[in-house]
Amino acid sequence: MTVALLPVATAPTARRDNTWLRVLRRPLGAVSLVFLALLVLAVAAAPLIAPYGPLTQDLQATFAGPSAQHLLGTDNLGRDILSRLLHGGQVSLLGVAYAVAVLLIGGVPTGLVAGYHRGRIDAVVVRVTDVVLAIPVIITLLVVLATFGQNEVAAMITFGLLGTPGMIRVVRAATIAIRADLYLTAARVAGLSTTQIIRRHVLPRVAGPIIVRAFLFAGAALLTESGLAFLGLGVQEPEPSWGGMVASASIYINQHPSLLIPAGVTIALTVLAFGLVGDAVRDAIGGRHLRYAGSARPAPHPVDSGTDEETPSALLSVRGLSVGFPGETGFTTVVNDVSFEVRAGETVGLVGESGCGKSVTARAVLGLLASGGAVTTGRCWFDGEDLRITGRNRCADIRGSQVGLISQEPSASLDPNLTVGRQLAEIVRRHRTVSRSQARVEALDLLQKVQMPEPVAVAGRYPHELSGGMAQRVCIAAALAGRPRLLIADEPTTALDVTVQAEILDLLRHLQETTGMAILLVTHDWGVVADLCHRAVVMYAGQVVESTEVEPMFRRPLHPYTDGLLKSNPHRVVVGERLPAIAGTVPPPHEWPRGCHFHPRCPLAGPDCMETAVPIFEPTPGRLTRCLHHDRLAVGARHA
Ligand SMILES: Nc1ncnc2c1ncn2[C@@H]1O[C@H](COP(=O)(O)OP(=O)(O)OP(=O)(O)O)[C@@H](O)[C@H]1O
Repeated sequence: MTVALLPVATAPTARRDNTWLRVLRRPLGAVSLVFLALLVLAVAAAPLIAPYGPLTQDLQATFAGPSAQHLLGTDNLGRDILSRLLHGGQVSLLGVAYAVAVLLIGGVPTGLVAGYHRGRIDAVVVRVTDVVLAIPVIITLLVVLATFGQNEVAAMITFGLLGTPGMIRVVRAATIAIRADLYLTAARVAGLSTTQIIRRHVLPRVAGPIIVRAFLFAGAALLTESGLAFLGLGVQEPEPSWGGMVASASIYINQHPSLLIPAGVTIALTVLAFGLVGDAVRDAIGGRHLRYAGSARPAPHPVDSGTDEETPSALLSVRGLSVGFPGETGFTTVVNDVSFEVRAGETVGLVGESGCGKSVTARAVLGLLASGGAVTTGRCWFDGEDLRITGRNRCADIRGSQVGLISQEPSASLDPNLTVGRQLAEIVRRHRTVSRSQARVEALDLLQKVQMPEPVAVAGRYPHELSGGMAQRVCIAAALAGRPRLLIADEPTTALDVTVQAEILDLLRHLQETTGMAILLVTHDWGVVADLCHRAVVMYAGQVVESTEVEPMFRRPLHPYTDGLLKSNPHRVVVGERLPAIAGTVPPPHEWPRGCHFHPRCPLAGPDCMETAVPIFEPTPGRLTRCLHHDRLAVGARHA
């Protein structure tokens, strides 16, 4: 599924290293984090460790400098500054905590849902955040304080609310950047619910930007809280707060300027520490969470196609499927009027050059089209049930249980944060009500089923510790967890070396023979088709051009494209002989020619091929072709 992955997918890197440990390894980050931790502890323990009460006055000792009795001196009423700082910190830091809590509660779930689902929810969230961002913060806070009788909690909750659009944008962008990653698709295919996927697979990946944003926002919240207190809003004298202490000290700035130092420096250092911890977290996680994807939206326009009834004996029946994507030249149809079926227990190869629409067809059936993609026409039945693929594809309900998927990038299909055993156990528990320990046992069974060497050791490993072949075995094990009746395998051996390819193909054949499941195999490799498939469906430029059983197709293809592909099959190479190739390349969807899509490359093309679209027809029972001149293809041409 090359194209579907292009916008944002990069192989997730393994992340075993703890972010906080990496923050602590940075001197500034470590100092700031320790400073904040000590500050919070000291402020929380103020009633226990403060030498005096925050309101205790000693009018004999006003404006006293630092001494053994008053480590930071006293203020204009002889109150101990250290004690007031510790008690005042409770007010100030609690205000910050309220604001950050609201920011996280309001911003994180909204950003996750918008970024993960996109579509209408996302559009609404983006509009609302735009509106909230336009609200002037200070004026709103003044109104809230006036309305709620100088209630600082109300002010800081409002400040948190006004900050949520920023958090939503950060979380949404980070989620969009990873939502197309293969392991999320794999989790969807495995049948995990949206909530489970977001909680277990998306949230840990976007936690870095969330932490950074929260710390930077905490600094801003402290400055705002102090600013309000300085203006005499919020907490009122004689109750201590850091901003209020600065305000009181500023009255005596000419006579006792040093009075400003304790509260002023505390505020400055705390804001600085929040910022430095945020920076350290950002440095520790690097920029890898901040990849962005485009935001194309579907604007479907229908393409004429027939949607016959399902084939009664088929497990999967696809009729008249057309799929499009928005692009620079408007909404473009990339799969046009595709029909085929897969019967129970058989392997069907979906064959064609790169860009012919094989992966989009498979994804459309699974209801996993990339953002913006839409099924414009067509129907699809699974075991007699209409999947309603033009609407909310019902395949989502049976993915993982009845239908499994394995892709061409096994390593990217696994969550880098979880061990193999945990991922498999999670999928098992999704499909069956079993205890955690039973799920672990079943995970090991699955690894044995896919003939994994040393299954117990492999279960404890992370995806980056596996070879490509082992990762593909794990993906197959994951696909088998729900005991599917149909396995869709999208170029499952493309990323593997030749010997491992053979092993994986052997494994698929073995699994099919032992479980009886059907396989839809997306491939461009005729060797794989000859080796594994009962029937082949050949696609060219978005259309099915031929479909039949493999043996007669190899013996006598009924479409010049199939004929050309078979002749150029590298498996037929003879040393010293030039391998024939089909002239030209597959045209991109917006350049499909009128009439037969293949005619510019076709040796048999006549004027009739260039006029009107060529329908698919059945020259002999069970053999379908989209060629007007198939009878001119050489009889008896054996390609196997
Ligand atoms: N997300 C997308 N947005 C726009 N166009 C897309 C998208 N995904 C696929 N396409 C287009 O759909 C067409 C078919 O792509 P598809 O991936 O199905 O081809 P394929 O036959 O599977 O090739 P490959 O083996 O290289 O993946 C291509 O022209 C491709 O550019």
